[in-house]
Amino acid sequence: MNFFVQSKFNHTHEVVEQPERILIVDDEPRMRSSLHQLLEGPNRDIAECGSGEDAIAVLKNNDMDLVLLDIHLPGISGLDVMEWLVNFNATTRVIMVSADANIDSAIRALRGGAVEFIRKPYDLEEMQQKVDNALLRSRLERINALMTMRLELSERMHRFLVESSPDIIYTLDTDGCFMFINGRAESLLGYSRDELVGCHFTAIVSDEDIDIARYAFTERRRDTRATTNMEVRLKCNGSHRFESRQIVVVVSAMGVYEENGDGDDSLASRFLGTYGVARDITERKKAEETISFQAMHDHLTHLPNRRLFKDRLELSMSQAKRNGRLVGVMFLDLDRFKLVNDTHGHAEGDELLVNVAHRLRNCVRGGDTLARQGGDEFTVLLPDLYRPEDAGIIAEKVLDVLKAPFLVRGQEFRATASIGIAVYPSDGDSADVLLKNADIAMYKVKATGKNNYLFFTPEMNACYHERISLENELRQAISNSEFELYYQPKVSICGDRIVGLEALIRWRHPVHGLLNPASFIDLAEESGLICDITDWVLAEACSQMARWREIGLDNLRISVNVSPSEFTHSDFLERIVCNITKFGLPTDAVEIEITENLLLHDAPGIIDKMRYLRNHGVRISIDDFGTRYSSLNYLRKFPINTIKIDQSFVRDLAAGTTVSPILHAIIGMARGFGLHLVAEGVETMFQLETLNELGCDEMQGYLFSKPIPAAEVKLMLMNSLPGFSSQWHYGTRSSTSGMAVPVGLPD
Ligand SMILES: Nc1nc2c(ncn2[C@@H]2O[C@@H]3COP(=O)(O)O[C@H]4[C@@H](O)[C@H](n5cnc6c(=O)[nH]c(N)nc65)O[C@@H]4COP(=O)(O)O[C@H]3[C@H]2O)c(=O)[nH]1
Repeated sequence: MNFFVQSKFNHTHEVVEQPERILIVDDEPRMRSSLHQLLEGPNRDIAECGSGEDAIAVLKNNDMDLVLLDIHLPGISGLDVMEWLVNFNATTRVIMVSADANIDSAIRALRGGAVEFIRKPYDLEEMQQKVDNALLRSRLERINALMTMRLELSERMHRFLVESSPDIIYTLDTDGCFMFINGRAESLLGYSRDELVGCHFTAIVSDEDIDIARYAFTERRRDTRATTNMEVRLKCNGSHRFESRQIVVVVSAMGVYEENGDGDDSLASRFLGTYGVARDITERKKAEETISFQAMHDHLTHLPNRRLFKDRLELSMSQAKRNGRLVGVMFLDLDRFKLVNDTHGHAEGDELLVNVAHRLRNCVRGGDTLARQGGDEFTVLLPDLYRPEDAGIIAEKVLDVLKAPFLVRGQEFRATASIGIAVYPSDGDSADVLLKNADIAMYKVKATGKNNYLFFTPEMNACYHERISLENELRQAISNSEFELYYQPKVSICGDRIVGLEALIRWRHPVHGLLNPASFIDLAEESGLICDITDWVLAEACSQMARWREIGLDNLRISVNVSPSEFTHSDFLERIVCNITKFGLPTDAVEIEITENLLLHDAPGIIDKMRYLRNHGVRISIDDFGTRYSSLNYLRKFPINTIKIDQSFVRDLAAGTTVSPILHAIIGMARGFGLHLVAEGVETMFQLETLNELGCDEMQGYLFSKPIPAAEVKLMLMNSLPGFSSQWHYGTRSSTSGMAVPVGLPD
């Protein structure tokens, strides 16, 4: 836009007040001065010149309103000057003055563009009158030109504003057809203006929103309520760029009414159409949707989160209340997931969770809600149950669907889950209570072997609270010196002597008495207290060993159980080696026992850590071998010294039964890889003999001794040295202290 022009037209009054500029062109100085005198007046500038050339020179540089031009001039004539003026300065008016009596010159002058022709000698009054008229017309023309320019500019400016608007601007006629729409419609929707003008608005409003739009466009409201705002989706042109897209716009619609001259704008005045603006809010909508999705969903699995789950649960409960139905709430926690996270890292853990979520999703129906509560905890909402047992069927389905291994980054992972179920209304009438009770039932599953499901019962409350207080007490147990170590001998049948001892922790609980590890090790692992416990066990076992060695009991190994999660702690290896050396023990006198779990996931770094221990002389034994997914691969890859045959295989050895092929295989594998073999849980002579025949020499079990306190170990070791076999009468020896339990007799 030309702002110079704009500022000029904004000041029309200046044009009106400008002095009137007159140029007198005559070769007779007398004539010029008499005209000058005659025309002089306020707000008038009068210039003179005596030739056509001078006149053009003046006119080139000055804007004149009127030229009084003599036809006959020396050099170029008055008519030539006028021709020049017509070509180059059309706005300047000319009054031709001539002494020529010939009518032709008057005609030529008027045809050439003069506004008047005055013959010399002129009548003074007539001259003044004609000059005044010419000047008035000139001024009016200038004002008119300026007004026109102003209008044009104003229109151009409005067109510019409308067309460069980021919003769609439109008008509809009384039938709802587009009368005008700006160019933004084309860039947003892909329709040309011509396509839309004349079209009904329903052609571009999405089918779902037509009712909203129709209502807004047919409403007839005035004054402050004249504008209606609505949010609708508009259909884009189906051409390539806009294919099947919709945009969301917020549209203002204002009814336009004929103005009554009397200022009465009552509803009776005629409706002319609708004017409005539509703003594209698609991106904002998307952002809002993303934000609200994020607020209600878990970012990792994209499942509903705790908040959305609770909302839906509350809604389902109120619906169930009305129609007398049941609502099931399932609380699901992955078993030992912490181990995956700890041994492999969070990236693998996260990927496993995503895969688990994916499988769980396939177990639930459309109306059910599967949510992630956080960590490895999921919840399922079953909003419309006929019978509580139906929730059990789904729980079984969940357990079943998790059975197949998960493939995460090329490695196989196993995941099982513990599931607690609470049912509305019997197990609670608020979302919080139902969730809590489902959680309590889940804890009960954890405490009774995992990988299962249970319905909540009120009795479980006690167990749950017990567990919570147990965890608190466990935290105090080390500082209160409530832990003790018991030792169970490992016997070499051929060597006829005790070759090692397994350190087994006990908790002398101030209220519950002596607790076995089964009642607190899992809890210690889950709460992270296991680190401190292992440190204490290692230090205690090593210092005890050192004391025994001082009294000559030095041909022994001590085994300590280590939780697989310990391997994730960077200083764990140093702590082991440090404890052993601190008490002056040879490192090969210590064996650490770890369960197969550690090897299962083949976590990076585990082999290096095991090698580190081996390089320092520490022995490594795989506990409960054969119970999981024992594979030849582990034995080949991991630097293991010993495998311990799990008790379950030993228990199966009974007179009249055949030896399990798995047991054969385990013993064969150990032999093949040159590994040391220990059988645990040996209780009968039959088991001893069979294992011995199969080639297993080292054994541990109640047949020889139950785990016993250190003081009793000392006695037992003293008694068994030398000539161990002569004193060991399996199955007949009576027990004074829990040692060498006779077969078939009570402990
Ligand atoms: N029925 C039967 N059982 C026998 C027989 N011989 C030994 N046992 C029992 O079998 C378990 C053998 O230990 P484990 O497999 O390492 O299994 C251990 C081990 O995994 C864990 N544990 C024990 N002490 C510690 C510890 O200091 N740290 C860690 N992380 N875990 C420990 O707790 C588990 C259970 O320990 P305990 O209750 O002491 O139970 C011991 C032992 O008392 C037998 O002939 N018959």
